[in-house]
Amino acid sequence: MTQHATEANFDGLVGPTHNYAGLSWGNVASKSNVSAVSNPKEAALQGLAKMKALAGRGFVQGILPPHERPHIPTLRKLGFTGSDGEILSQAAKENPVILAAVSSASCMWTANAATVSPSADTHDHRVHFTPANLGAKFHRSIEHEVTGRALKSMFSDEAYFAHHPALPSISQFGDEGAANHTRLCCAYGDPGVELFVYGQQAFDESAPAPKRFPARQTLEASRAIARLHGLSDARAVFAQQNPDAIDAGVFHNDVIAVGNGNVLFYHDMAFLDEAQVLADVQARLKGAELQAVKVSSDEVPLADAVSSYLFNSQLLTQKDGSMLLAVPGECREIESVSRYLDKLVAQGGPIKAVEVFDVKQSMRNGGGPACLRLRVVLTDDELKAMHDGVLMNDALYERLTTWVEGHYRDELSQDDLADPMLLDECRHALDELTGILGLGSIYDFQR
Ligand SMILES: N=C(N)NCCC[C@H](NC(=O)CCC(=O)O)C(=O)O
Repeated sequence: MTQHATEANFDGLVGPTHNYAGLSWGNVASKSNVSAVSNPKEAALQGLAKMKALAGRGFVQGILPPHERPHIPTLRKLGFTGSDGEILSQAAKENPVILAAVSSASCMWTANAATVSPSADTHDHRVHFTPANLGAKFHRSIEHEVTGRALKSMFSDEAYFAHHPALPSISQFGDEGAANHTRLCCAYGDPGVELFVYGQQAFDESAPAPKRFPARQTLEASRAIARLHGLSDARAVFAQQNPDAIDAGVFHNDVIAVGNGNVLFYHDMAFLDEAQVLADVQARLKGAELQAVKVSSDEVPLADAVSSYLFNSQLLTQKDGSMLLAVPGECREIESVSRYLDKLVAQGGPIKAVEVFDVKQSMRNGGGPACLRLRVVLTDDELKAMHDGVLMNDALYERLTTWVEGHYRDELSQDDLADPMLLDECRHALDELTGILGLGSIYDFQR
C-alpha cells in the first residue's frame, strides 16, 4: 500500500577551503574563474541562507557536512612524507594542482554525492544509496568514502536504509550521482520512474559521444546503479544526453533538465532522442500524465541556458500542490532567460512561482541551486528513523551561522592552500561541526 512520503533536500554545507582552481575541464565556469580569490565565508552563508529560506517555506531541508580538506591522507598516498606542514609545502612546490585538488570544497555539490532510490521503487522496499565514484575528476574522486560514511551515519537503520559502496572508480563506470538521475512520479510515495541520463556508452565505441568535452556518466554505470537498487524495468528509463550539449558545456544533465512529480522541465537540446525519452517515461508513469515543459533554443539559446543555469534550479512541490522554481540570481541577469521566466509563470502551467537565490560563490565554480542539494524521498516512518540532528530549523541555522562566522576566512587564494594554519583551522572547525550535527567521527583526522 502506498505510504505518504516527502521529498527532503540535503544541501552541502560549503567547506572552509572553497576556492577557484579551474579543476573541471568541460565545466565552463570552473575554467573561466581559475585563480580568482574566493570568499569561503560568503559562500557558506549564501548556502545557509538558501537552506533557511526553503526550510522556512515548509520544505524538509537537511545538511550534508563538508569533507576534511586539504586531505593529507591522499597526499601521503601520492608519496608525500613528513609532518602535515612538510607535506603541504612539498606538494605546493612540486605540484600545486595536486594540492588544489585535495583542497577543493567540491563535496558542496551534493547532487553529485549519491544516487538515491526511494523505497517505493526498490525491490526490498528500502531507500537505497550509492555514493558516486566521481571518477572523471581527481579532486572529486576522493569524495565518495566520506560521503558514504556521512550518509550511513544519517540513515543508519538497516530496516529502512540500504547503503552500497561506490562503483569501481574507472572511466567505464563513471558515475556522477543524482545530477544525472531524475525521478518522476504521481505522489512521492507512489512507485515512480527513475530517469537515468548518461553521456556515453563505455563499451561501444561506435555509439554517439561528445567530441570536445568528456562525458562523465556512462550507461554502464547507470545500469549498475539500477541493478544494485533493485529497480525493475518498469521503474527505470535510460536515456542519452545530447552529445552536442555536453560539448557546449552541459557537463551534467542537471544543467539542462530538472524533473519533479509528473513535470519534466528541459531544454530542446537536452536529449539525443527526446520523443523516446518522453514515451518511455510516460509508459511507466502509471496514474499520471507526464507534463513536459520544454524550452526551445529560439526562446533560450543553449549558451544562455548554460551561463544562467536556468535548468540547475530546484523544482519543488509547495503545500498547495503547485510548483516553485528556485533559480540562481544569474537567471535575472540574462535577458532571454528572465523574459522566459516571466512567461513561464504567466502562462498558467504547473510552475506557478519563481524564487531567486544568490549562490554566486558556488556558481563561479559551475554549481547552481540544484547542484547544491541531494534529494531523498522519505516516507513518514523513514523520516522518523533518520538522524534528525542534520535537519534545518531556526536554532540550527543560528548555530551554523555563528560557526561559519567564527571559523571561515573571507578570502582564499591558491597560495593560501599551502598554509598549515588553514589545515588546523579546518580540522578545528570540522571537529566542532560533527558535534553540532551529532554525526560521530566521520573524518580521517578523527579516527
Ligand atoms: N551540476 C552539478 N550537479 N554539479 C556541479 C559541480 C561543479 C563542480 N565544479 C568543480 O569541481 C570546480 C572546482 C574548481 O575548479 O575549483 C564539478 O565540475 O564537478
